[in-house]
Amino acid sequence: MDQLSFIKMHGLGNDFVVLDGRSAPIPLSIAEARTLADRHFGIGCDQLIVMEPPTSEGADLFMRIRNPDGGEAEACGNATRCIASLVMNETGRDQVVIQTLAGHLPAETATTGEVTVDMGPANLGWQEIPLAEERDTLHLGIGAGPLQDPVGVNMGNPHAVFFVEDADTIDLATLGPRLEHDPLLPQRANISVLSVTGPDRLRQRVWERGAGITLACGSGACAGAVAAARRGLTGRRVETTMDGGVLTLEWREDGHVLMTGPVATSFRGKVERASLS
Ligand SMILES: N[C@H](CCC[C@H](N)C(=O)O)C(=O)O
Repeated sequence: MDQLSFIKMHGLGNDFVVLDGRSAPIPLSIAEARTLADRHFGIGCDQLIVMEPPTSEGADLFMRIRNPDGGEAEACGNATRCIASLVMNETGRDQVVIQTLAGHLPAETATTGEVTVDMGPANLGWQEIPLAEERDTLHLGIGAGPLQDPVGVNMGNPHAVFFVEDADTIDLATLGPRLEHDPLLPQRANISVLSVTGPDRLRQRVWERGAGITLACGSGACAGAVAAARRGLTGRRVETTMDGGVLTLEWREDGHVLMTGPVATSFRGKVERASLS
């Protein structure tokens, strides 16, 4: 019987089922991918990650990212840390390069033992977010209830960042999906609510595109750090507390965003391929 080996990993509770398709491709239908990610009928995860051979020089592997709704994502910060850590453990190197649709993302072991990833440049043009029409990306002008007038940032994937007094009081389960599907956002977006809790300290919760509320969102934390700095609310280096823990972000002068945080492997297993369809 055809079995699929998998590794369950997470970054601050943002969890992943990781498949290794580097030596032999793992063709998965959208339905199979959705079943694997389903927390009732499958293994369950926020994103399904498939490791594939790199498609360009200089990368250790290509990381394919699928949300539980079956949609493919261009970036996943927490998974990039997890996969970088996996490759570092395999190779004994403390620097690797993970390729995603967002580009080549260098990663290295931080002094804290955590992993630092260069998530690439924050893209700030209205067509890069992307938006359905020209807008000032610092003030998108959309909203629902207490969430109004976000900042748009693209980290390879689209983000709309809303600033509020207290992120913990927001009904994100209701407002998140409404805003994810706002007509201004043709590729939808990850929806963040952010509060400034101290000098260069942020509290952030995220309704993820195609996934819902997660315990942490790495690319969302990058987008939040850029949005806060652009609005003059913080400097370019912040600590962001998400439900699952703390990420450190730095929006470098060259436009790239560095994200540092922990990685964990939960368990390894096998699943009967036939049971997925
Ligand atoms: N839901 C996201 C992908 C996963 C992002 C998140 N898990 C992260 O750590 O960046 C999207 O569709 O763009």
